[in-house]
Amino acid sequence: MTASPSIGALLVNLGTPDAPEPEAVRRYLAEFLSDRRVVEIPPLIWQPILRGIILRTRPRKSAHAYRQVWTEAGSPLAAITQAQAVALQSALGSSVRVAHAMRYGNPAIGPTIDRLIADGCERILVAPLYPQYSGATTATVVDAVGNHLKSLRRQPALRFLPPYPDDPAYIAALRTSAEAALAALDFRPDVLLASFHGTPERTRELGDPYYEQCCDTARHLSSALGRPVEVAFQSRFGRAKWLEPATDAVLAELGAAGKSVAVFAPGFAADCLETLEELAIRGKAQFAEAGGRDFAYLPCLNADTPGMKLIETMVRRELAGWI
Ligand SMILES: C=CC1=C(C)c2cc3[nH]c(cc4nc(cc5[nH]c(cc1n2)c(C)c5CCC(=O)O)C(CCC(=O)O)=C4C)c(C)c3C=C
Ligand SMILES: [Fe+2]
Ligand SMILES: [Fe+2]
Repeated sequence: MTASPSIGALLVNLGTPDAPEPEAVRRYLAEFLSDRRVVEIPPLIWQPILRGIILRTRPRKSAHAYRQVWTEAGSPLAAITQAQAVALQSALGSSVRVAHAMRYGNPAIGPTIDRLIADGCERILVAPLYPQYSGATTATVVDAVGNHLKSLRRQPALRFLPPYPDDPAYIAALRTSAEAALAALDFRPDVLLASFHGTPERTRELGDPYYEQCCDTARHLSSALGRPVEVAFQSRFGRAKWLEPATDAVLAELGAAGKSVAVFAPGFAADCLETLEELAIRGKAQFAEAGGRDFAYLPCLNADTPGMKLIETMVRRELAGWI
């Protein structure tokens, strides 16, 4: 019998509904949009808007969008994150127990940490799979882990994977993946468009480094690819001003100008609703409606070879001294 490993590695992504149905989407959005790091409006003002308007209208619309990308293995984000954990486990072997969790929805962070501890893990590396730091993503993972550890009498030792916007291993993975996808196209795109998830402009003004880190990633990738990479921000939510330029507006402009485009989403470790529906389906339609012809969506790193090499490299680096 082999002893259980005392080291755990926990991959974390944002989360997704359990089913592409309004009720499941409602549960997921209620948890996600009640996080004060995600919506920074005082709860006394925000909760009535969330409960009275958003959770009555958005779940049906979002469920429709989720249905267009749902797979036999479930939500793409859930299926890909699980595949990343399985691939990492086989790369690291039995010295590390690998698990995955979602910040919102299932599998939740707390019970997954409990399971790692029950399996003998006394040291856990938590890896939020967000290349660029934002309070709305990276920090909420740390909050959730900390909140769960508050309930434990005997806590494991913890490490966190830092954000990796300009990590040479990340840039190399993006380059390899983009070059392979571009080589398979039957046209040479005039424009490479890196679309990052947006955040309210105010979070940048308050000191969130997300915007600068997105631009930094694009700059490094541009020099690795030897050609310009344009930056845009997608998924605007609510009425406040968000980071600009907006991806949908840029795609419409490019379509109207007769440019061909390859759009990709380097800020997402896994394809999800925001990439597969918002970019590959809706973005393509917006581009075509504006008069554009040649459009390609290039997939995220996912559990493919360059993406897994990146995750393994970063996880091994952070585990140094533990394994
Ligand atoms: C205030 C609203 C939102 C902020 C701020 C925000 C930041 C943010 N989100 C991601 C990554 C993902 N977001 C996803 C879905 C999603 N995001 C919001 C809102 C905000 N995101 C909503 C309402 C939704 C749900 C879908 C919808 O109803 O439109 C996802 C995909 C989830 C999936 O199930 O596939 C990801 C991933 C980042 C990286 C980020 C800030 C940097
Ligand atoms: Fe989001
Ligand atoms: Fe979206």
